[in-house]
Amino acid sequence: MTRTPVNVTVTGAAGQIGYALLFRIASGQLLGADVPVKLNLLEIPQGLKAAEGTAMELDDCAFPLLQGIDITDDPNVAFDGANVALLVGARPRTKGMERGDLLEANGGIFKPQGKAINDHAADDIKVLVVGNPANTNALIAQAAAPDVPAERFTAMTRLDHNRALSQLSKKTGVPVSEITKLTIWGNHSATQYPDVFHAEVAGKNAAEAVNDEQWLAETFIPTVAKRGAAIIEARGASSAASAANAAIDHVFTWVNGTPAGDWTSAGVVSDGSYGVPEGLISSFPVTAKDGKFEIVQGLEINDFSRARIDASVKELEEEREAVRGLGLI
Ligand SMILES: NC(=O)c1ccc[n+]([C@@H]2O[C@H](COP(=O)([O-])OP(=O)(O)OC[C@H]3O[C@@H](n4cnc5c(N)ncnc54)[C@H](O)[C@@H]3O)[C@@H](O)[C@H]2O)c1
Ligand SMILES: O=C(O)C[C@H](O)C(=O)O
Repeated sequence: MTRTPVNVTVTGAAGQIGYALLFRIASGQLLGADVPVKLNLLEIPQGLKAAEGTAMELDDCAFPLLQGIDITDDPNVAFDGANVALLVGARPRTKGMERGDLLEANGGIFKPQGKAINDHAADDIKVLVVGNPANTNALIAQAAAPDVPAERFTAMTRLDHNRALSQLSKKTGVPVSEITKLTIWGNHSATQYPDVFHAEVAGKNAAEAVNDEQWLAETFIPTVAKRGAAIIEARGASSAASAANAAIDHVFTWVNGTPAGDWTSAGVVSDGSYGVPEGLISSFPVTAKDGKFEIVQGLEINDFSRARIDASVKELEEEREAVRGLGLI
């Protein structure tokens, strides 16, 4: 193999998403079956030993594409030469913590990581933020990296997109492979808006195929938006394999493109499209081509959708104000 390996940095490598993610990256599912990778794992000091254990297991898989693993607790080392960065490690909300406390604690993680990306990553760096609150953490990291084009910072709403595909498939009896053009708008939170009005189910408009606005408003939207909480309730831990799967999907699509006639959802920097204030990292319908996401333009937004998009975007604006007030952006 002569191709130079792609440097992939994963933060929170010893966590549960990290464990579900690293083996898939090393096996070629993140970038392609012919793309060698080198893994750089970032953990806090208490997580280093477990990350070393995972690295031992990665060695034991003898993945032909895996060309090395480095483990560190120093962001400047972890992001040195990074081409792809998956920011998974975050401070979870603990008992008694207010939202402001959570944003501040995560600011302490994502601001220095953004700066380290700015100072050390490769020119073609692509960043996916998974750690919650993902959209605003991505904004904090992006603001700390003024030399990196803003559109290289993205937040993960692909899990929400995949959840919506699955729910719509169950309702219509049509396989997910025949559902296209679904959209998640807004924040990766309970305010997100999964939109089926432009989606197609076996070539037919999805809203017309479902023909049940009550189901959309009272079952579909809350099921998708609150799925993360439902998984925590059922599993006693937040989603891990499905989150890792979505991270793989997000980066694979970003690098390799969306299929003709379809789009996906990703948290990307707003250019003001659809009335979403410029600079917010909000979920949109996006296509990917030549390693770039582009917001799908010209969709008609009905009143049902408008109210829901606005509510989620308002929450993102409030989060932006909060982190601005804390001096994090
Ligand atoms: N966007 C999404 O769709 C989505 C879905 C599921 C989970 N999440 C979020 O992903 C995050 C990770 O989830 P998890 O289940 O793997 O959590 P986890 O607690 O199992 O693992 C997190 C890991 O991050 C590490 N870490 C903490 N601070 C760090 C830092 N500054 N640098 C490097 N590593 C650090 C911890 O030591 C831990 O090993 C959480 O914030 C979770 O809410 C997002
Ligand atoms: O970790 C969480 O709070 C839930 C997670 O973001 C999810 O959507 O599964």
